[in-house]
Amino acid sequence: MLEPGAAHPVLTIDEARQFEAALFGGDETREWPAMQRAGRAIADAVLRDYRELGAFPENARVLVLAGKGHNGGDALIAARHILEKHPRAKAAVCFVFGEQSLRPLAWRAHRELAQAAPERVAVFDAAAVQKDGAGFDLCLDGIFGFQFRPSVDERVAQLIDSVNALPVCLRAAVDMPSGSFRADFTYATGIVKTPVLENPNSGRVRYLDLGFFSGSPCRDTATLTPAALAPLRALRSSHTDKRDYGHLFIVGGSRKYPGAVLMSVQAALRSGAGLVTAFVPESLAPVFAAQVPEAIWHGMAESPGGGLALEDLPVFRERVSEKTSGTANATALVIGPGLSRDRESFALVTEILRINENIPVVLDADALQSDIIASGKAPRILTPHAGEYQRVEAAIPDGAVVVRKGPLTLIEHSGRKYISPFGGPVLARGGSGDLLAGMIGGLLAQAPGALLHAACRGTVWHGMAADCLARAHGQHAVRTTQLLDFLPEVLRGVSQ
Ligand SMILES: NC(=O)C1=CN([C@@H]2O[C@H](COP(=O)(O)OP(=O)(O)OC[C@H]3O[C@@H](n4cnc5c(N)ncnc54)[C@H](OP(=O)(O)O)[C@@H]3O)[C@@H](O)[C@H]2O)[C@@H](O)CC1
Ligand SMILES: Nc1ncnc2c1ncn2[C@@H]1O[C@H](COP(=O)(O)OP(=O)(O)O)[C@@H](O)[C@H]1O
Repeated sequence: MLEPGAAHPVLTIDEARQFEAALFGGDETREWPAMQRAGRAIADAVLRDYRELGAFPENARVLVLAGKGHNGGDALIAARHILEKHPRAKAAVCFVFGEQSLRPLAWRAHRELAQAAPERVAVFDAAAVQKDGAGFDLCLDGIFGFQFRPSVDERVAQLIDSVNALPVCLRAAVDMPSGSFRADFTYATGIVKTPVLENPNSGRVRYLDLGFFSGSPCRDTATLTPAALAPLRALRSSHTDKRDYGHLFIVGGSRKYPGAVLMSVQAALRSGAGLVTAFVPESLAPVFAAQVPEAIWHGMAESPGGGLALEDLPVFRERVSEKTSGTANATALVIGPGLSRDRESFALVTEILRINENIPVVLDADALQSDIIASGKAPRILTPHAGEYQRVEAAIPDGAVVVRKGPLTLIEHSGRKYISPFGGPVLARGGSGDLLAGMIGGLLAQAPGALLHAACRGTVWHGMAADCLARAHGQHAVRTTQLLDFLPEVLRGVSQ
């Protein structure tokens, strides 16, 4: 189990309804402050996420699609905060079911928006949205919330389709995308509900914590929060040295894929691990040592195919339990980045796993083969992308922690599921997974008994750093390893 606050429950629609009924009891005087918090949180998150595109335009045009109820109210409050922060921005509000349909709190939110910026708020009907639709920088979809019951009225469906066709820079759905609305981001206010995670129109799901779950026990499915990183933010004890922060061994690399293992090592060094030793083909070791001198590089005999040869198994065995040379023995292993599909390398890592009884291991990339992941008894974390997961699914041993990587990464352990709502398509480039394996390995080396913690913390840290990278430099013109420069900022809470 993770520490309290590190993960908040994901609820079904019925559970969420019951939860909100218990929290507010249908009392508008209690609902209004929660709506205010939701609207402000959406505004802050949208403006933060907009940074992936660049600065929010001074003369921004915001389209608000408002339904009748709380979802519309949240969107209207968010629009007010955006207009307050950007004094030249304008809002076009489309009351999808007509202004008269607004429920009292949505009406109140509309009135406050109109009063806050009377010259900058206009009411658009569906025809006006279609006619004047080009040039919206932001669209807030507040048509349906999770009280939605199918089906969608034909006129509303048409409006949504026409908005989907508009060249809007960022489309944000409040709580869940309405009908076929195609969101870039969906902002789950207070509660993440299961259907949002399954909806292909949700885009990137952002959980906005409104304080509903502080202290609640975790459910079988939970969403990870930045609090998962809390232990990494604490001061280290003064009476420590490098041996107190673990020694990670990384085994990988080949002539075919030299870069992957180098990236894993760089990430491990940034994870706080005291020592990192890398076992790589001997032709690569001197070059890597010149580039990354902080790691200990160990050149291993090479197979004819340019992978790691079996012959140096005794050398590895000796090093893994060595205590005499001044360096501590290994506290965790990462095996796989850039290993390639060399048969001798597969034999080597299978043997390494057989002789290793206790040291926890992260298996990544080419080491994710059915025979390999089932070898030996040491505790293990597997980090497959969707293709690798398909390859090894049937062979995953009981008790393994599985980091199922993808646009939404899911960490599975003992029947529980933890979702990471961080990161985005800036990670869709070669090497992102190699960095993640190095980070998880480095965290595991520091706390070898805490596999689930290492997997969850590594994934959250990696995803949050990716978000910072995309906000600072955009999604396109960056290199994978630039993510590493944002790891300190995530822990230190600067400019997130
Ligand atoms: N700079 C370097 O040195 C780099 C080196 N690298 C190294 O490359 C090696 C090969 O790793 P790999 O993940 O590219 O492919 P692989 O084992 O063939 O996957 C199995 C099957 O899964 C699929 N598939 C692939 N990706 C998928 C995805 N994200 N999500 C879903 N599916 C996906 C794909 O099937 P397809 O879709 O092509 O039919 C494929 O057949 C490994 O050693 C790694 O460390 C990389 O880290 C990059 C940087
Ligand atoms: N569109 C995306 N949104 C969020 N995360 C992504 C996206 N694409 C890739 N990632 C993340 O990037 C990493 C890619 O891992 P992987 O495919 O193993 O890369 P590689 O083998 O090139 O190192 C994973 O952590 C995955 O979750």
